Amino acid sequence: MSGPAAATGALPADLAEALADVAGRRPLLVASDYDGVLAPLVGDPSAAVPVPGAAGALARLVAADGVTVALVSGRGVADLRAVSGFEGPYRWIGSHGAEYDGPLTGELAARRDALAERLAPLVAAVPGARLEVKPASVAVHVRQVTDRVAAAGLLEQAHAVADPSLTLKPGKEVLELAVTDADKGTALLRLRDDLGAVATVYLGDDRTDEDAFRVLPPGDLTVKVGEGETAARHRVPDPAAVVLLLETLADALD
Ligand SMILES: O=P(O)(O)OC[C@H]1O[C@H](O[C@H]2O[C@H](CO)[C@@H](O)[C@H](O)[C@H]2O)[C@H](O)[C@@H](O)[C@@H]1O
Repeated sequence: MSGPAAATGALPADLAEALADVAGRRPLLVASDYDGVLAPLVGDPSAAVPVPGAAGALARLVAADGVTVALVSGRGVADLRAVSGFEGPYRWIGSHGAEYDGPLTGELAARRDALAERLAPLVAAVPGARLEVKPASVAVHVRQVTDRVAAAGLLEQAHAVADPSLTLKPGKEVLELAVTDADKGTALLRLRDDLGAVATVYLGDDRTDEDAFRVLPPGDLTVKVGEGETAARHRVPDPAAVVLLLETLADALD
């Protein structure tokens, strides 16, 4: 083990074995969610920086022959690039898969802006709540609302605003109203297919990652980060363990 997370502990034996197995398969797709996986969850989304060692581990993986590394996020791609600071030949998939091979069209932005206008006064009425306007959705954040009854009430109100043309994406202390029906599972299958990958490693922590865990074939390696029910086949506790996992995989690829 040569990476910075070498001393943080051990991975479960079945996960270590699965990593050793997948490392021998090419082309290999290694894909990861961002918030809660490569970066700890914090109150202000613009302050969610990567955990120490994450950038280095991704850089090692992407340098390996026959390996593609994808960052797959609910964030818009521009935001994800800025907040992560990651630089390298990565595939960037944002807005839960709606941004697959470039920015979205202006027509979607007009629908999103109308939605943001409706939600803004509801959010402004709840101290600590935050409205995040993204390329294909508007997110109502309640992580910093201390009055939990008010937080639940706001999420209910936001839910009620949604008409059937929108896709609701509940997440950790957030409800997103999306103007596309994109999801991470569909985007990952598309990328897997485009690359002709014979195996995928996917790491995620939230409800929107379950779309990916559910659709990836049984030979793929899926990892839930943190607690909660999941369709993933493996689990690690936190972003520090994610770095250990990525370094272990990079060692096996060497
Ligand atoms: O798909 P992801 O990369 O995991 O992005 C999911 C959402 O992440 C962000 O919100 C979450 O992280 C925030 C910062 O730690 C936290 O304050 C918030 O409570 C979490 O829900 C981001 O702001 C959203 O746009 C992403 O969809």
